[in-house]
Amino acid sequence: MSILNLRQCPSSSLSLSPSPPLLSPSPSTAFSVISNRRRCLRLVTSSSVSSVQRSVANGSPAPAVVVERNQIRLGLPSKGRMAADAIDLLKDCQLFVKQVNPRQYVAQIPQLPNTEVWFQRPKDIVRKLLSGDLDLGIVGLDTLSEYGQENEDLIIVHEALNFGDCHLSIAIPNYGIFENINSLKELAQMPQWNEERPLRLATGFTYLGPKFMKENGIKHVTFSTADGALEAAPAMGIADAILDLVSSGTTLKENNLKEIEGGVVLESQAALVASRRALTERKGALNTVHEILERLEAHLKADGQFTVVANMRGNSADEVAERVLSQPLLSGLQGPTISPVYVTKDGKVSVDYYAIVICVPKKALYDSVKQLRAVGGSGVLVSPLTYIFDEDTPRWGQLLRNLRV
Ligand SMILES: Nc1ncnc2c1ncn2[C@@H]1O[C@H](COP(=O)(O)OP(=O)(O)OP(=O)(O)O)[C@@H](O)[C@H]1O
Ligand SMILES: O=P(O)(O)OC[C@H]1O[C@H](OP(=O)(O)OP(=O)(O)O)[C@H](O)[C@@H]1O
Ligand SMILES: [Mg+2]
Repeated sequence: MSILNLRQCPSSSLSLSPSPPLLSPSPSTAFSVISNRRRCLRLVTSSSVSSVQRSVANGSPAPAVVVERNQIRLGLPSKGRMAADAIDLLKDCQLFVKQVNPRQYVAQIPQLPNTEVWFQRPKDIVRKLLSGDLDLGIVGLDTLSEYGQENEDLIIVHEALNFGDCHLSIAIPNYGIFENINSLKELAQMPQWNEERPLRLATGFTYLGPKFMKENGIKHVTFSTADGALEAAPAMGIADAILDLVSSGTTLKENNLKEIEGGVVLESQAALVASRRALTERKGALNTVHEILERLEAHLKADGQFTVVANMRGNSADEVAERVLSQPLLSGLQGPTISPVYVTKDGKVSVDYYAIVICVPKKALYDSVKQLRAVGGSGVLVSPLTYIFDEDTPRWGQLLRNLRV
């Protein structure tokens, strides 16, 4: 059975790409394709061919028009491990989401008066961006890829919000016939798999899973799906392997499963996503996304850095600068700021020391301090940085190029 991938299904235009054959995401539902008078292809269930469905499994068509409304809508995860982190990140950017109680699904951000927050499940955020019911959203790249299915209406505005890190990966048992199998290639070449007895893979990623296997030339494979606790499937005899999200690796370990070389489908973390249509057609949406992006970039850039202040004996600012710049970790963002430290000696004002100020990556702090000391730095003060606002953000330029505005 082959399924076409429905990318967009507006009433006036058709953007449809033939896609690889995919599995039927719901085991009980078989899909077929029909077309209507406008040549707009839609998927229907074979059990109820008369009831045309607007959406595909793990995906959704884009709307024909941008619905008239005054507010820009930002979708945030309503629950799960991304929910609190998304709100905390916005808070760190001085964007305070005012949610009266956790069961209220709409909230305001007073700093962005033209914007409403809507709390939704991550997969519904992607679906609603596509349907035009949301304009912006914060979701994991995994969810975006699975439910967005490369739809051109979805634009990644910021791809690395620094939380929700995980990867989507194939895992197999570390016992039995898989004991000595350590790569996707070895897994594919096992003599056990053939047309009658394919490799059975359990996954919730019913779009990305088949696509990945096809791209890797693995033919003898079938898929099953479940909503959670997939790691139990091999031990239960339901599947040979699984494709699921991994972060700490604990769940795999506790279920005697292992990852394999070449088995990572994608790396994921939280991202800010927008609907292209909303950005180009909805009044105010582009300004809002610019402001959110500037705040995010300023915060996230600063988050990885410390400000380091140190004193250094020297004859002139130039001479101190030469010493500082001889060390690879001490050049700061643009270069060190060097200012004279004035002291009174014998009733006279003189300069023996210079204060240097630099930003250093948090990870390189201790090495930077060692380098500072090596060139005569003393009295080193370290403090966190809150924001770094650059002239403009590279991602903003990228977004404008992408939108061609
Ligand atoms: N260890 C992890 N397992 C699953 N998701 C993770 C993990 N670490 C980070 N994430 C990110 O969190 C997102 C949401 O995961 P979560 O399990 O909280 O919600 P959900 O899967 O949408 O809800 P549910 O599992 O109830 O359907 C994932 O799509 C992924 O981007
Ligand atoms: O590598 P780890 O840190 O162990 O995390 C990975 C596990 O976390 C997720 O499950 P979740 O907690 O969402 O439960 P679920 O299976 O019910 O979705 C994911 O589906 C894995 O099972
Ligand atoms: Mg989950």
